[in-house]
Amino acid sequence: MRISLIQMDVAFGDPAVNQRRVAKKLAQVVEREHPDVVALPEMWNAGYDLTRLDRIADRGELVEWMGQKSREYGITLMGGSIAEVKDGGHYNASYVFSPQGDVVAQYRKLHLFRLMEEEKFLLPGPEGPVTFPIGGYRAGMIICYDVRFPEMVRSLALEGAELLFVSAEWPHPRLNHWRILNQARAIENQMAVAAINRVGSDPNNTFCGHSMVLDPWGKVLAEGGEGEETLTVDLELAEVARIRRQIPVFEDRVPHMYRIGVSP
Ligand SMILES: NC(=O)CCC(=O)C(=O)O
Repeated sequence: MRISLIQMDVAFGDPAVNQRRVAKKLAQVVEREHPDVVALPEMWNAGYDLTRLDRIADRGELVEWMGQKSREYGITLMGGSIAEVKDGGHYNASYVFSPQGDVVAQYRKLHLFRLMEEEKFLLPGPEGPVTFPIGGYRAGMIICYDVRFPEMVRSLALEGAELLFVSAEWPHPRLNHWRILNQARAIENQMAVAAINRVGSDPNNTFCGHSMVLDPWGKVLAEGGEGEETLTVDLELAEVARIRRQIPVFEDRVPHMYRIGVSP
């Protein structure tokens, strides 16, 4: 499975500019790399311009557009996440589209990141995470801060996810957290991880890039720098089953013994 990650800058609060940028980068990556899957970063339509969401959040048009693009190029499009208005609230929402242009999965960010004031302007997704089929395997997706919650990713692995997409707007000074958390989720769940971060700055943060693809052994197959670039990797997801046989973590779990007792 050939995966391309589009590590890009995001114009603050300007969905039209961002849509044009994504259109151009998608066309380039499809022509040059011939990927099966293309993935985008978090909140790529609006950035963290959260005070203006009522004017700039998507009302369905971008979801339709991403579906058209995935069909036009015959790719699976992991659409990162976008700020959207739905059910009367604002959400940080991810969509995945099949090569036929259909929505195969959607997830609205559950853990809102207070350091960037998400909880003041967004609602937590009401559905929880999902898995979805991808090229004969299963994948799951989370959004940025979610990567700090290992129990959520473990739930996805227990539901069969072999590949995890993490879309992010992850800023400095926490680059080491970003790298280590993604690697930890790959190693402990014996799953491949495709983690896409943005680059550039907004009025409050400078984002650290370093998008990365990890194999299910936790090995870094590709890692970006701090500028705009596209990472393309041929992922061998059959490795997941091999590694899970070699070190059978999922068979060796004893979850009914993990409740902590109190010593007298
Ligand atoms: N957009 C986010 O959720 C950022 C999360 C983050 O930076 C972190 O340290 O966690």
